Amino acid sequence: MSYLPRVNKVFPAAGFTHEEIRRYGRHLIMPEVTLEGQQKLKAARVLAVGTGGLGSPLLLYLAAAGVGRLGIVDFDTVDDSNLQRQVLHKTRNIGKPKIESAIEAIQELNPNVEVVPYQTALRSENALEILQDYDVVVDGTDNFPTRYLVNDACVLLGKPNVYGSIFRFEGQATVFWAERGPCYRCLYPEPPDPGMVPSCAEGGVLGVLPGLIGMVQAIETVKLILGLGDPLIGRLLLFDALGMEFREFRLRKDPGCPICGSAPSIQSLVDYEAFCGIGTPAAADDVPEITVQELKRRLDGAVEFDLIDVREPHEVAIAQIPGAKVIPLSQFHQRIHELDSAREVVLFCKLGPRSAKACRLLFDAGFRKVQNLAGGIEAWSLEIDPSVPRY
Ligand SMILES: Nc1ncnc2c1ncn2[C@@H]1O[C@H](COP(=O)(O)OP(=O)(O)OP(=O)(O)O)[C@@H](O)[C@H]1O
Ligand SMILES: [Zn+2]
Repeated sequence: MSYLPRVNKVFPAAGFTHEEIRRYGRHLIMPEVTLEGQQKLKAARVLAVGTGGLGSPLLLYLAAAGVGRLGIVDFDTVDDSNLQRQVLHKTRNIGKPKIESAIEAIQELNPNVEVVPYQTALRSENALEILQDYDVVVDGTDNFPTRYLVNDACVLLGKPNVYGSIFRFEGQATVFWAERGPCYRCLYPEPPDPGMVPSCAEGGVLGVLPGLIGMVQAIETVKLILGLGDPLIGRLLLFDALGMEFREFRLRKDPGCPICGSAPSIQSLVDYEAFCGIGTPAAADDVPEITVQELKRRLDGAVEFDLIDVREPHEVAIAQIPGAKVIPLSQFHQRIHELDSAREVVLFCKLGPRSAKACRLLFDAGFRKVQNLAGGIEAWSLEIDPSVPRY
């Protein structure tokens, strides 16, 4: 038996070419798999949302294992900073859509797999239509609106959602499946405040880490298809790479969960950006911003102001904007007295969220003429001075 009702209906045991029998031989000889299990894999339809750090190992291993149909959703293009961990994508594909690059890698590895590409962002408008054709959905994305969207769509359609997330040296994985256990909203009823959780682009991530978490997701997916072992339903696996420790938390289904509880208040997909407070006036207007073009004009002009770089010294060593004074965010409280509240202050970091925090600290300390550089030193490099390295 598989854990997936549709896969159980498949009637098996033949239909493999000699090439496939040789390819999957190490599966076929395992009594827990056999020809019948391999047929279940071939009949299975798995959707990977995101072809980045988690999606890369996931898709490579699911393709190698012989999952018959892989749906892949991503809107992005391959960036050179992706290659440190997104092993699906190759140097020659920098600048190309990730979907194209993913198809190429999957087909090269296993031409027996049918790849269904969706070169789009998964949104409330298309999620149900895309997800409904799949037996298992795997969330390999990196943002809260998409995580809630994937969760809600899976709950509404009764599908398992194989979840993973990573940051710096730590990762998490579980299987959300409302019919058999908790969902993402049972664990995290409310999204965090925008800007309070740093992204991997700001905080970094050990390149090997998504390899491990994406592979946990791949193993859970294969177990669900084959109906083997104990799925991670109701269990959150936490991995700490530095301590090389795995821990596990029991997760309970929340009877009051707004989507999978006994009296659900959510019965269709909502506006997830608004739910997560992204793009709302409150988040955008929080601190006044200056564009990199305006900053350039100011630096070339006569009016004096203070330009403050709040990045840490190891980042300043990589790239600088000339004329900036460095006060790392980690020392900001103690060193605020080095700044003059009578002068105009422009702050920047790598992308903007940390300098926005520093702006708020200055406002709290009574400063009034404070601005945050939109897009940080990354935007400066892209739009003003390409000789400044991006990292
Ligand atoms: N709503 C969405 N629909 C489709 N793909 C998505 C959605 N949200 C995120 N993704 C994709 O999920 C992947 C997440 O992967 P990951 O965090 O490893 O990469 P990244 O976003 O390229 O990294 P970084 O933010 O550090 O540049 C990305 O390829 C991203 O484009
Ligand atoms: Zn729930």
